[in-house]
This record gives sequence, structure tokens and C-alpha cells, in this order.
Amino acid sequence: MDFSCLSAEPGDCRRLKDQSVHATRRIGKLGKSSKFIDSVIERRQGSQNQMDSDASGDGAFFDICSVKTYVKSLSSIQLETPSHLKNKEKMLNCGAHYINVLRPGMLHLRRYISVADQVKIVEICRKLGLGSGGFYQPGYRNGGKLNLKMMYLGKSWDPQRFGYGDVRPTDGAKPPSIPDEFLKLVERALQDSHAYLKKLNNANLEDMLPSMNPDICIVNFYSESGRLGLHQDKEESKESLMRGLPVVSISIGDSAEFVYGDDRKNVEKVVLESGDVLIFGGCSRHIYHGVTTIFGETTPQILLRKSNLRPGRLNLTFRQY
Ligand SMILES: O=C(O)CCC(=O)C(=O)O
Ligand SMILES: [Fe+2]
Repeated sequence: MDFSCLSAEPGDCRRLKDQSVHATRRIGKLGKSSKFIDSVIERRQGSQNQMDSDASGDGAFFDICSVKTYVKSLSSIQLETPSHLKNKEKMLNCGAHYINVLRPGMLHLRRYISVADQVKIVEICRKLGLGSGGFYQPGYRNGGKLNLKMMYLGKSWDPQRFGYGDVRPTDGAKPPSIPDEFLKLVERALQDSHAYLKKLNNANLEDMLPSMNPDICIVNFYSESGRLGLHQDKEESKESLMRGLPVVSISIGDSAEFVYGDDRKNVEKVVLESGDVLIFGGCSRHIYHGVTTIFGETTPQILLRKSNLRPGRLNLTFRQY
């Protein structure tokens, strides 16, 4: 496989993973060392002092916020339950206006997350992203870089073992734990989705959209030119995939065109805006999906003002291994 050809696909981290795996298999056959893989996936380098100097996202530490601001300690950042309860009431009263069933097992919870909570999610991701196991930028052997920064919470993907593990293979960093606030948010989104499906008289909720307890979260940050090629999320355990345990995805910042379908050819589109939650589980767990466009300068002004989020889109996907 010639890695140089892949730089035409900026933002496609899943393809990068696949290519790395193929490379691993090839190395196995050729008996070469794992250094080859190390050169495919860029290492995180540098020191903590660099963290604010990396405005281009070119160095080691990636700050998802654009300007130097005081990084709050994690314990001082709490999601506000009252705003969620208000949101929940509003959403359930408005019914389909806020929740769209895109297909069986796939729900779009529009503007589900309050601005205050979006700001807090940005603050938490910023803090975690600057620390050990934080954001890194996958790159290619030819020096090309993807327009996507990535961070794993809970477990890290190991392309050599083709499985999730407790350390990041590129630098040995332990992935940060998934913050409790995030877990509560996912739980609430699933509960609200169940309540909504129940209102629509769906009899077997657990078949339609199983509950899950996430232990993996992939945090992606897309620049305005970032994208993610069509792929299936199928790296979780066989049992998780077989049971259709959902992927819960949170979008913050610029809007994005998200494409999805049963195969690569017949895809539908949905625009994901800041604060939206997208859930796909049950019989939609294996959909092909990807991000084709980031719509620049669509981050709500209030979120920009309160969080200083840099231009682009933050996305968190939660899964259960
Ligand atoms: O950014 C998104 O909306 C999707 C991310 C995704 O599919 C993934 O991380 O596997
Ligand atoms: Fe995905």
C-alpha cells in the first residue's frame, strides 16, 4: 500500500487506522519491525510549555480553543443538571420538533445540549486534550497530515493489535477516563430517546435502541477543511456489535454534513449542528457513515464568546466495548 496516495483524504482517521492495520499485516509477512508503523502514525512530541503556541495545530499539543485563556481545573467544571431538566421538558413537550427518527434505531436529538453545557464540554475536552493522552494528529509516512485531531477516552485504539487497549501505542500514554458528566449526559440522551420512542408506541424499546454503558469515547476535532471518510464503527466487541449497542455522538461548534446509509453508494445526509446528539444503534448500528463537509463560521456566536472554541467542530462518540 502506498501511503502517499492517502493524503488526498484529509480527516479520514478511520481509513488511517485501516491502512495501519494493513501495514501491520504486511510487516508481519515481511518480517519488518514495528518502527514502520511508528512512522505512519505521528508521535506526540514536545513539552507542556508548548501548549498555547500551537495556533496552527502543527506542533505537539493541540488546544481546541483559539486564545490563551486560563485552563480551569477539571473538578471546577460541572455540567448543570437544571438546564438539562429544562431542556428535557422542552424537548418532550415539543416532540418530533426536537427528536427526529432518521431510520429505525437512528435518532437525531436536535439542539439537545444547552449552550452552558456545550461550553463545559469544550472546557473539559480542552483540559484533557492538553494533558497526557490528549489530542494528537495522525499523519502519514510521506509527511502529510490529516485535518483531524483525535483523543481517546477510556480505551485507546491499537492498530497493531487491531483492538482497544489501556495505553496509546504511539507514546504509551494512558487514555484519560471518561468524565462522569459525559456519562450522565449519554445516559440522559438514551433515556429521553426511549421516552420519545415510547410515545410513538414503539413496543420493544430495547430491541429498537438498546441501552448501553460507554467505556470508550473518541473525541475528534475537525478543522474547517476536515472530514471523515465513509466507514463503519466496528472495532467494538462482537457482543456489543451483535446486540446493536448504540453509538452516541455529540456535536459542538461548526455544523457538519453527516452522511449515512446501508452501503457506500446509497447515502442520505443530515446536518449536525452545535448541541445536536445523534444516536445509531439496534439495526442501524452497522451503518456506513462519514463527515463530508464542515460548514465554516457556523459555530453559534454565544458559544464562541463563552468558550473561545477555535474554528471547526468538536465531536464526541461514545461506545461500549
Ligand atoms: O464526527 C462525526 O460526526 C462522526 C465521527 C465518527 O464517525 C467516528 O469517530 O467514528
Ligand atoms: Fe464512526
